[in-house]
Amino acid sequence: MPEIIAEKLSIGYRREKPILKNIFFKIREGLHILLGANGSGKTTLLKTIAGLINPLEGRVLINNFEPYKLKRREAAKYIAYTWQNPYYGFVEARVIDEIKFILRTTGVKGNWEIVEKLVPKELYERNPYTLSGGEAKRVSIASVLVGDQDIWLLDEPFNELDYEGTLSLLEIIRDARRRGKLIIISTHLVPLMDQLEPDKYLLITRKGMLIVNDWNKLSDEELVNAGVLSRSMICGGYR
Ligand SMILES: Nc1ncnc2c1ncn2[C@@H]1O[C@H](COP(=O)(O)OP(=O)(O)OP(=O)(O)O)[C@@H](O)[C@H]1O
Repeated sequence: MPEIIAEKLSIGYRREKPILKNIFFKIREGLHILLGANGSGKTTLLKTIAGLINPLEGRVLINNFEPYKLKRREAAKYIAYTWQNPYYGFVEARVIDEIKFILRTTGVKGNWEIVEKLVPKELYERNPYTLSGGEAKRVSIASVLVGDQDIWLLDEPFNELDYEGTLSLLEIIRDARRRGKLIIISTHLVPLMDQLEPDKYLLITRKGMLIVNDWNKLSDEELVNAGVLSRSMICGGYR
């Protein structure tokens, strides 16, 4: 069963100025929604869990290993991190090679159903850098999740996706959850996430990290403190 433990974890880019300090949490398989204001540290936390950056203090344990201590290609077998800005992750000159990159470097067989749901075949020969924002997002997500890792860290995955792309990704996430993955989605789209009935919400607040089971139990004030649009803003006067 996939598991992420954060112990006395401090994250950031400068030791003297941590973005989040001394946080603890333990999460297992299921769907987790990461919320927080712009610049609160959502991407930094996901990158630390993915092993792309080292903690300033404390540690992250993923099924008893510390991800940033592994070689990239080893970590990529277990942990998927999809980029908020899709163009940052591209390394190949053709979309199809971009999608196959992770399979080549990790040696895993790959889950092509995910690719087929997200990427139209007519994009396969295109240069990833020439894609539109939404097309690039689809390719970027597919080129990571094709590895079908146990842990999925999705950084603002719905931004730029159209109606059909959003439905496809929701279906991929629902299916992954049924298959026992541990998923964390960083987003500002709380009402959309609510439809997926997440197991937990992880909120980065001014005081640190708050973990709750039910979004509806949070007050408008708590939501606003976590940088989330209040219900009244979303629903035009609701509550
Ligand atoms: N490479 C870096 N070097 C120094 N500071 C950085 C770096 N990357 C991000 N930061 C800063 O760290 C803080 C947290 O950034 P992060 O991207 O984790 O926020 P976020 O919660 O994902 O924000 P958003 O909702 O805007 O995407 C911000 O103040 C940001 O400017």
